[in-house]
Amino acid sequence: MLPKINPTSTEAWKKLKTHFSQMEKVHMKDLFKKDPSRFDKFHLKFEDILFDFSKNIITEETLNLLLELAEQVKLQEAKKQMYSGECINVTESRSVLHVALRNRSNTPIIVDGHNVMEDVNAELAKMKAFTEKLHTGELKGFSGKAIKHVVNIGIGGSDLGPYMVTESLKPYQVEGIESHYVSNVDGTHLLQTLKKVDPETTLFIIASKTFTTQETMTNAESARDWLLAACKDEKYVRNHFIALSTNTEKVVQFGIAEENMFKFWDWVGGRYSLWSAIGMSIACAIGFDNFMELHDGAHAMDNHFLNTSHGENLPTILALVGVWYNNFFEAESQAILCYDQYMHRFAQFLQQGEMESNGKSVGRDEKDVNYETGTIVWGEPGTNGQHAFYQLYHQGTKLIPCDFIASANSQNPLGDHQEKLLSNFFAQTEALMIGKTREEVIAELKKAGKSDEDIEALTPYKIFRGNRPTNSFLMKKLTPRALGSLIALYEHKIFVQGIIWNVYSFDQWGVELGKQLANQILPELLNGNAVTSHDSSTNGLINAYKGLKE
Ligand SMILES: O=P(O)(O)OC[C@H]1O[C@H](O)[C@H](O)[C@@H](O)[C@@H]1O
Repeated sequence: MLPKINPTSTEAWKKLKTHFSQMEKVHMKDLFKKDPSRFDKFHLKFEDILFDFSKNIITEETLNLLLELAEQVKLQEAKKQMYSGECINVTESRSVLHVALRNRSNTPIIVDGHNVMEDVNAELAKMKAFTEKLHTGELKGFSGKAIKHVVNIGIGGSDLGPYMVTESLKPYQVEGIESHYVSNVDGTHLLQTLKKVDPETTLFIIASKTFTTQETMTNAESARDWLLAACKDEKYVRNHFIALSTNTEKVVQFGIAEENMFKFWDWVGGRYSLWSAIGMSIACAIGFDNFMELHDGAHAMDNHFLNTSHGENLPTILALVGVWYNNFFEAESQAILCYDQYMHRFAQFLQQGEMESNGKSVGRDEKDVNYETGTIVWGEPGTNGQHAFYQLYHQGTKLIPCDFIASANSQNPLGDHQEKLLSNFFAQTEALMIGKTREEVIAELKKAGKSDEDIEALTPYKIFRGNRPTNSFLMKKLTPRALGSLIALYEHKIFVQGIIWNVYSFDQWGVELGKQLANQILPELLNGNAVTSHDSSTNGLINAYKGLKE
């Protein structure tokens, strides 16, 4: 059983509060001036990933207190429980074993007396055989042509992870295979995608843990109708549809044969499932060997997370620094800024990972929490974001800690593009930290020949207070292995924060109510009667919709 400790009741938390009252007056610029070895002290390396956390409003004392907090909430015990398959997803009575999915060492992991590695390996072997058939052209559509288009239909964890990875690893795309992702129940998403593919050469992957998700099932049915309109015979559905799910019964009911189903298990959370059969679209896109490289990278990070002391542990430090801002500085959000165009969906992937996992307000002790939990996560790739919302980072009233992520080597070297991209990364983290003083602004304006009057009027607007925290991740290159490690790093960061905030990170009851109400409203939209059963706003909206509908 996971520890049930209200973090605010720990000694470390109390000390952190006192320490914070000193630290809120500190400017990072002074910390850097005082200690020339600050970078040496506050950076870690993991394989080809450098993690620089020196541009944070922390000292060694802060870090030590945060590490005490990790001890006092019994982080190491909690980790061991997850890795050994204990039922830590209590509200759903499940183990949490995404680490088993990528357990490349193949050490046994026993759940209910059964070694789950046997199931994991069998399913991976089935995926390998299938992707090989696809890549050798053996997989044929109804007219005998080789399959070329792969359309993943899924939503949430059955879309965000696979889509993010496929996009991030585009340079590894198998020649001749085109990948597509459909998630939204808005018919536009499916129809726009179908315009790009051809029924004779398209494989639909229906990805859904439950196989009951409204959006996915609706898109899957429409895709099947589209295929049948072309092939005119149900018997061909088997050539064009496979399912990734935990729910055999529903898959068979939909008309997909069991042999065309790739299984995973209830101990895989949707937002942690890209490593399971849910990653089939990734393996189709980049090949099974590269999919395994992704696993290798994650497994290496899993070992690091489990076996390295808290103070040297990348996910743990990242999580602790996040807690420092969330709970002491009261920062409400956290930006993910990838200076890598291929990673353009990384922030959205983490949005689900972080917000669905730790957006909870009841503790593991069944009581309402009396402190902040899950952070709001958002972001856009750099440099685009710089020209849109960084203004608020630099001069707004809110503190927004940012994670900057980039690779030293571009997958597409082109003139000095990479140097320009990275000069912006480094400059932004420097500017956010150092700021610009009144004296510096005045000197600059004087140099530009401005009058004293202009200088007085303009100066306040040109000052940057600085002291805005950033973490920097610099990878050698965005390879499948490095990406696997990076994803696992963030997954474990989420775990650590969930343990500290004393919440259950692996359920998501908060998504249910909206689904239930949508199911009640759907039939009301399909008839012509005026609706009166809801509050006046909901009635008003539904009835206005009915009036507007052509
Ligand atoms: O994979 P599925 O069962 O279709 O679920 C898809 C998604 O929908 C749910 O509403 C949950 O919020 C997500 O955690 C999940 O990833």
